Amino acid sequence: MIPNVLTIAGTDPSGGAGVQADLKAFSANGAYGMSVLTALVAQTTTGVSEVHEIPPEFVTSQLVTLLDDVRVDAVKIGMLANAEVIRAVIGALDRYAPPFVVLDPVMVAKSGDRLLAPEAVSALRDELLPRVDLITPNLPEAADLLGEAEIEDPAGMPGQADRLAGLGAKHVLLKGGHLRGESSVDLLYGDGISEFLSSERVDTTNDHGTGCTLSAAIAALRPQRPDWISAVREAKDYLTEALRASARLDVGRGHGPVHHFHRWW
Ligand SMILES: Nc1ncnc2c1ncn2[C@@H]1O[C@H](COP(=O)(O)OP(=O)(O)OP(=O)(O)O)[C@@H](O)[C@H]1O
Ligand SMILES: Cc1ncc(CO)c(N)n1
Repeated sequence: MIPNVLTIAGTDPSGGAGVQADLKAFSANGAYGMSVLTALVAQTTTGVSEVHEIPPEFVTSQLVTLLDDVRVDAVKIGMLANAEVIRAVIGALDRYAPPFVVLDPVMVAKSGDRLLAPEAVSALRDELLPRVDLITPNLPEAADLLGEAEIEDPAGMPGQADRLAGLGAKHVLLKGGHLRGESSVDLLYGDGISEFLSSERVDTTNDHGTGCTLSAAIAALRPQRPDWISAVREAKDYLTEALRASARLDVGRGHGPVHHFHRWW
């Protein structure tokens, strides 16, 4: 059976990040994709020009309307914009208890624009994080959640992942994409697992939406795989191939998107 996978996130008209990237990654990884919008974002490969936040009551309305009808096998949560939207999402998670929940704690776009109000970080950390199965922070997000300095060496990753797990997420995928070096190293941690996942660093500036793509591919694959480690490994391989395939795209003048190729077509 094809899994039904939901993204709760903001938009990107250029199709590289947010809901648009998530839906492409769901399809490419064998899932049926659905979306609930938290914010309309005027953005492209060069940055964000405006954010229109969806009223929290309407986020709830979208979630209840959908979840009263459709069985959801996994959820990916991306941009949440503010604390009221975070609480609307928590309300739906508590009511419908989807089997797998992946949280990409989106805070700042690659362009440096904020996608989560600074005062909402504590709601995300204290109220939402304990309810998710996997959190996928990059290094700046991990530092922000822990109130620590950003680490600059992979040797510091297990300690930070352990402290993030201490905040309540069952698993942590700490992404080292912001570190320089020959390879791009992430750490999957929690529930008895501590495994570095390394992939060849692709020499490209088409890295808009890499975090969205990875977390969405994990959510799509998890219901189809026996455990987190297999889903995460395969999603990372998919992302590396999508980064390579981005060489075939000509989209925008800034950080271009990755290309969501379909493996089975
Ligand atoms: N040039 C690259 N080559 C290979 N893998 C990469 C490259 N850049 C990032 N990655 C991988 O992409 C994933 C996302 O990492 P990153 O830390 O850049 O996320 P992010 O900052 O949340 O992304 P974004 O904000 O653009 O969505 C990680 O698995 C990371 O290792
Ligand atoms: C809507 C949205 N979510 C996440 C990101 C992170 O890159 C982005 N740029 N836009």
